[in-house]
Amino acid sequence: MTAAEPQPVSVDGLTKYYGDVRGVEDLTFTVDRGETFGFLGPNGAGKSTAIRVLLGLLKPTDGDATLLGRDVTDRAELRDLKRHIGYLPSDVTFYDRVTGAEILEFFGRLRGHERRTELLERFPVPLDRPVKAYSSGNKQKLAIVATFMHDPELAIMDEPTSGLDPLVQNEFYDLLGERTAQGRTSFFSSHILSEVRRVCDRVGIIRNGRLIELDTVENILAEGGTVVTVRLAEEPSAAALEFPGTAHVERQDGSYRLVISQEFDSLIDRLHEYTVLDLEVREASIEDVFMHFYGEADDAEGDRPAAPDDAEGDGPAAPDDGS
Ligand SMILES: Nc1ncnc2c1ncn2[C@@H]1O[C@H](COP(=O)(O)OP(=O)(O)OP(=O)(O)O)[C@@H](O)[C@H]1O
Repeated sequence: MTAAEPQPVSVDGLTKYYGDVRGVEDLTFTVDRGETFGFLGPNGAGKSTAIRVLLGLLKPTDGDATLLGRDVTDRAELRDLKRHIGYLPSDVTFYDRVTGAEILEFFGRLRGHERRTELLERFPVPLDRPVKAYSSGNKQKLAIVATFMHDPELAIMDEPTSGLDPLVQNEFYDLLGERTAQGRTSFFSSHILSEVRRVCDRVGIIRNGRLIELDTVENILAEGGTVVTVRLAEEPSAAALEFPGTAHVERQDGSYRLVISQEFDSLIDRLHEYTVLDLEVREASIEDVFMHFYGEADDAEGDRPAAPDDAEGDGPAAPDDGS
């Protein structure tokens, strides 16, 4: 990227409340050109809210957001922007009576369709049938073709693989990989940890509407440490197994689970005091990291006291092209 080129995604202090319910609060991050960025969080964390604000479907309560340098709250800039981006919503809805071919023709006229034939080979759908007769997987595939057939510089996707079978999911991950190789940017929300690990360069983890971690997948996993699960003939307290280099020890169903930095000598010294019945040592998985961030019960803090309702309708969720 040259210095003059704007960041594909730039979000600064972005906040959205639905009346007094917090959607997202004070989100600040950027996504670089050619990155595949995963927006990770459980149900209700604020992923869809952030994406809808980015697409201009919801008005932010506070803060700024630009896509490809255009202000998403400016109607004229948004209209121009939508020719350069692809949007794949989580709840794909099309007008039921039209056929798949008609839908692609409609979006193709507005934004271009140079990858249409190739994408239809990879994500085949019964083009001549009304969308009403489509299975949910076929609707999702049609939406993928509509989202990517103009080869957008930036794709924004809300849980794009929901409803896809594993083979189609793999094809979709390949598509994202090719986009990265071509310098195209992809931003998507997910709560599927394996896909985030597989395809993302960087991840933002959101909880209760706030960004609580922003790093490369590699660093996040490295910080997760080494997980040791051990079963002992004796039943010492969890605290008795602690040593310098232990981040966490807990007792689980007769075993002990330790998260340690790579202090293997200290581990062996400590275990030497007991009879070891079973032992497993492995690197932290993305599931461990996720549990670390979400393991404790969510607090109820955060929703602000009653305020004027600034929520508005989202409009149709179909791949929206801002005409
Ligand atoms: N239209 C709305 N009116 C009021 N509150 C809303 C509205 N949409 C979302 N919320 C609230 O905002 C918060 C964030 O919801 P959001 O749908 O953005 O989360 P999410 O991470 O996308 O969840 P999911 O994975 O279930 O789609 C939740 O507390 C939710 O109840």
